[in-house]
Amino acid sequence: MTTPIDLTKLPDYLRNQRWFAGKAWPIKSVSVVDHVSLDLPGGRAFTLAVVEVHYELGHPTRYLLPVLASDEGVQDAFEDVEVLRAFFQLIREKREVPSASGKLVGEWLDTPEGLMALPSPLPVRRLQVEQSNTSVVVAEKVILKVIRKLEAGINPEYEVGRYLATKTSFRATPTLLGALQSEGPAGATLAVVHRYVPNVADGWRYTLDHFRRAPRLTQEFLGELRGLGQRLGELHRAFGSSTDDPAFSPEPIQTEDLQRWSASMVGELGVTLNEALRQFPDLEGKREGLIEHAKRLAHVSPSGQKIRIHGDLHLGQVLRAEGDWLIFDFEGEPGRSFTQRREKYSPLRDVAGMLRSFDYAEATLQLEGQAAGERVGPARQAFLDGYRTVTRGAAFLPQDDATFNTMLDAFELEKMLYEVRYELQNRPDWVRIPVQALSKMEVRK
Ligand SMILES: Nc1ncnc2c1ncn2[C@@H]1O[C@H](COP(=O)(O)OP(=O)(O)O)[C@@H](O)[C@H]1O
Ligand SMILES: O=P(O)(O)O[C@H]1O[C@H](CO)[C@@H](O[C@H]2O[C@H](CO)[C@@H](O)[C@H](O)[C@H]2O)[C@H](O)[C@H]1O
Repeated sequence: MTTPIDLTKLPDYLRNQRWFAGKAWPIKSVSVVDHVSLDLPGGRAFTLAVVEVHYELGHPTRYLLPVLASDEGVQDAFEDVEVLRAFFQLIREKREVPSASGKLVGEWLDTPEGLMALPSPLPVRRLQVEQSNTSVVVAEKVILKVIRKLEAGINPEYEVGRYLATKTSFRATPTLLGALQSEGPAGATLAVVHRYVPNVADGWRYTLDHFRRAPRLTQEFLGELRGLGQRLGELHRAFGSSTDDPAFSPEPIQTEDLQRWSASMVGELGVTLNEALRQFPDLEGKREGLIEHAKRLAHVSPSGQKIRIHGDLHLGQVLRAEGDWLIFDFEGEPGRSFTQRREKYSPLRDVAGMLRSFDYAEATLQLEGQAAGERVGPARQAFLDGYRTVTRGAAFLPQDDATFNTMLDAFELEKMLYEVRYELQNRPDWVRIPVQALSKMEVRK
């Protein structure tokens, strides 16, 4: 039985969902681009639909909609545990199911971890932390992330997760186990499955707890931050290994790359300052100095390699479990297209992302009313020490310290600009954190 979707009810339904990103824009229409009916025990069924939302202004966006028949018209099928189980089994059983305009393809990796046994019936529970996606823990062993806002093309989280699990020995990440792909005109990755790590602390909260304890960080915690730097260095060594896969093979950084990255930062600087100046007019006085900062990147002598990177590394993208760190969420920056997120880049961009997070942690304490401490400098130093220990002599890093520092400064600037734009759109009260960092930025001699 196919569940009818009442299209007239969809705009209101979507506006009330936490994961719907288009709440600010008036919707013109919603259409179904693909759908499939999937059987449940007891003769029931649910519909998996890909819908396209057209706004009065701007580009249309696609969403995955699991729905059940209901008197109210549209009901989120993920409230039903049978649906969650059936959805997961599509992946686990590597099923291929024809849909109205293409097909669904479940993919499960036959890696050692993929061979794990799971109980029947499957215990499933939804995570309540979800924001832009829906996460479900299955048998306390695997975590299924259902992607709500769909983008065409190769999903970087799936691509990188599969590469790390099958082609490298890097294991400081919850291993990718499988995925659900939609093929055809509605082509997109619909879900990814990873190993579930119990009792994890998210790196952001974990670090804030340590920052809150005293104005100085303990030697023990600084040792842990050195460990975090080491794990990132190991990730970059995995990405920096030679391979015949063109999507991952390292490439030398050329003058043109440095010029392109520098020019793009100068462009982002213009756009970002224009957006921020109304609230922070003093930034105008910083414009020339920051442009000079961004331009320095174009003049360093090219050295090191472009490799695949995490792309959006911050403390919220690492987990602390059993006395060690795991790096996860290889989606890249949500504000960029899949193509941009899959580009190879200097790995120092990830290093810069994490350094910015220490500044955010300190600034958060000050927003809470705490006095300034001496935490950021030692945290940066410990993290960088750990990173440099495991990457000494690596071909992907610049050969001399001066180039290393100039590139790192430039990527920190780039991240601050991204953060200003991100905060203006998502958390206006926090814009002052990256704005203050921009105001304090000095060009290292
Ligand atoms: N493999 C995992 N094991 C344990 N918890 C996880 C795992 N992956 C994600 N989580 C938890 O789920 C939260 C959301 O995961 P994430 O992949 O960042 O989703 P989103 O992309 O929707 O933000 C994380 O902050 C973490 O607390
Ligand atoms: O986790 P996402 O991939 O969605 O990343 C986005 O949101 C992050 C905030 O949740 C944002 O990170 C910024 O805030 C963090 C503190 O909340 C801080 O640790 C980061 O350093 C800072 O960049 C991230 O930039 C954005 O892409």
